[in-house]
Amino acid sequence: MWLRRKIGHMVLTRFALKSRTLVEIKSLRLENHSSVSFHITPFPAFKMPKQAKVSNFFKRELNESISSKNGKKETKKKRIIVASDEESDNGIDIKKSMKDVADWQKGEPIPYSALCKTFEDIDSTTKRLEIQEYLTSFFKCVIEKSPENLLETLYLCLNKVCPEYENVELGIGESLLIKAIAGVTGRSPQKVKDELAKVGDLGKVAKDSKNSQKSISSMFGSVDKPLTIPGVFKSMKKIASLSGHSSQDSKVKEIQNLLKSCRGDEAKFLIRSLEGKLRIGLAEQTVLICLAQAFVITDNEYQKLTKAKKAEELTEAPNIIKSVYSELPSYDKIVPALLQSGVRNLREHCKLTPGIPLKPMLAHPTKSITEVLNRVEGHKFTCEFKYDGERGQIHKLEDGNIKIYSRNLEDNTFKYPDVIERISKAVNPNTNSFVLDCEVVAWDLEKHSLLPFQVLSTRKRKDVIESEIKVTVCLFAFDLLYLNGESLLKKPLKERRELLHDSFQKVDDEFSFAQHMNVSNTEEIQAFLEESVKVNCEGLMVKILDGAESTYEPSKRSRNWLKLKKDYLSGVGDSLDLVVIGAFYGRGKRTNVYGAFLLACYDPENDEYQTICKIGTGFSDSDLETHFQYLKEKEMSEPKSYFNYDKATKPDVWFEPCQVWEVKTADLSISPIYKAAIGQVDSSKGVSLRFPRFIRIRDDKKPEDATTSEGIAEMYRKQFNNNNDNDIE
Ligand SMILES: Nc1ncnc2c1ncn2[C@@H]1O[C@H](COP(=O)(O)OP(=O)(O)OP(=O)(O)O)[C@@H](O)[C@H]1O
Ligand SMILES: [Mg+2]
Ligand SMILES: [Mg+2]
Repeated sequence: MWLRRKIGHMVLTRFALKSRTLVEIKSLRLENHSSVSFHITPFPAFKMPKQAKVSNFFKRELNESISSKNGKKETKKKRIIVASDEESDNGIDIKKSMKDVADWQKGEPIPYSALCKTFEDIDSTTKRLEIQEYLTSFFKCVIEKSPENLLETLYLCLNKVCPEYENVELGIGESLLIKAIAGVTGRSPQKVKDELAKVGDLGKVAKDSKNSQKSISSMFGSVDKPLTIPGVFKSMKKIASLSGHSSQDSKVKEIQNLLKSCRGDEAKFLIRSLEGKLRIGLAEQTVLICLAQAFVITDNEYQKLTKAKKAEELTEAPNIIKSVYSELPSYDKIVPALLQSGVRNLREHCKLTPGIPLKPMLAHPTKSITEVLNRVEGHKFTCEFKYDGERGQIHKLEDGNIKIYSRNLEDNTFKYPDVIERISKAVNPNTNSFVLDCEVVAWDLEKHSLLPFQVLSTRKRKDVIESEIKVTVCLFAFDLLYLNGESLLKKPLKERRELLHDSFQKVDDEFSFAQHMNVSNTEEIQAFLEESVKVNCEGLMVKILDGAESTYEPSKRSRNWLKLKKDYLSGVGDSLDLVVIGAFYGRGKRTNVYGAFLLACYDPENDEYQTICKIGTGFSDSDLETHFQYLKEKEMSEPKSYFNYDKATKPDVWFEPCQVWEVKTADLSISPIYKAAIGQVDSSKGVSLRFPRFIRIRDDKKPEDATTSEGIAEMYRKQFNNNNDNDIE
């Protein structure tokens, strides 16, 4: 009887126990890297031993069977032997069969091929648990053998080269990559482009062209050194740091050096990384879970724990890392701390630190005052004006330096030299270090009044010189997160607000506190809302004021902060932030520009952009000109493989996902041709927008911060329960 089994004695053990007979392996055949076929005969005289013994028996048998085979025996044997090292009772299923990827000596730089094999394994499955098993296993090997490479490994898994606030972008344009691939493989750029049109994935194109060309280079005996994780990471960092037009050639050269040394699948993943997307279905949250679990299972104490305790540790560890990361989003800080003292003590070593921006707390949209009142019932709450500007997180470091960061954690210090210069006037004498949450709003110095967001958006973005500033701004502070060496995140809003008012003072035309009122009924809220609108605000923020639900929750879209916009009655409660992925050529008046665009939302689950509507309304002539100038550089010959669209909506040109637009809509409807939130409100149809209208570019959001498909599904459903609080989540 031939049976096909995945390698790994847990599976074999289960098999043996289930059949209640022990079997003898007569001969064995390896199918591929994760399966083995074996010929078995029953072993009836054998009394069923305890589970552990069964597993040992199989391990021994497997090893013996394999070592007695000749030919390709060596690598295969290694696979099994490594596999059988594992304890069966780990609480987590370690991918033993893939541990042969850990084919490097302790302390050596990790070969890039090991990471690529792991990516390949991850790519081969869509099951989240299996993905986690592969990556956790790999991290475990890294921690045990080459911990000094862990940070680089992590960054490569996340497709990042440094924390966001260092303002370094990795994404490299398609044309540059095509040029690099063409140069290395001896093909013309046009040929590479044609291949891309056929295959749809530049990574695959690079790999295929590399492999067909490999034979030529081996004939001439060129032996490039194999790539290592630290080597690849260093080059990527270098490529990302080169800027300006003249840097293009150096970038191409650097990419070519890497490409030359690529073997097997390496070129595929390398190119995808450089494009800015790995496309293996690996979300950042999953990477964090795997990292946490790898640390748990490599801890010496872990093996001594009971099964229940192991499960508890495995669940708790990712939560610790996630919560620490939302306060201190820097792997540069977190990884060394993890290596030094493990997950359990991480909170003591990694805390909110001025100079490292934390992910801001986000608000939940609401559609009516009734909905708001239902939510806050039984709580003390407060209403604040919702200013329409740009979020600013201002840090004063222990050394006196002042920095300002965007909603996206980007360093905006050079965009706001005026703010940096003037903030000291608003700081009271006893206030030293702090982290302040506020809105930066365009300000009319003559009328002493707020200006709409559109004015702020005309302000220069980089290297602003104070004397040349045309758009003045005023700050409206609404929260204090850190004061004089102490984090305030866990304190209730009421206390944080008192500290905010004690530590800062109003400066006319420069610094103010968000206007607030502790109102309690519909009429009062309505009146305050109208007041906010009169002074050019967007509406209100309603926040729980006291108690456990009023702490500051970094990075969360919390229900303890509700946004109530002035136009909630007319539409769906909130605008959407969508990614422009394609355009249609204009006609008539719009002949020389794009006349309409294809928009998409982002689905983090599947890591894809799902089309949601075609939009042609809300653009001024100058908007259309601006979009054309910016987007024509981003044109691509083919859609990305991670665009989910229907042929019926195919635009004339495709764009790399690069810009987010705020859009308003009359309502959302089910559509047979658009793909937003597909499977969430209808099994085969998506959601589309009716009468979408362009509002503005959202420079402070990256494509992956766009409205999610889950957000779309929620908005869709909410339309049907207007004014009652049957929130879905
Ligand atoms: N009093 C306030 N309290 C908190 N946030 C405020 C306040 N006034 C203005 N804001 C701004 O409102 C934003 C939240 O509402 P908005 O609809 O603008 O969100 P957004 O930037 O589109 O992001 P998202 O879609 O993630 O909610 C905050 O990020 C902040 O910039
Ligand atoms: Mg806003
Ligand atoms: Mg918004």
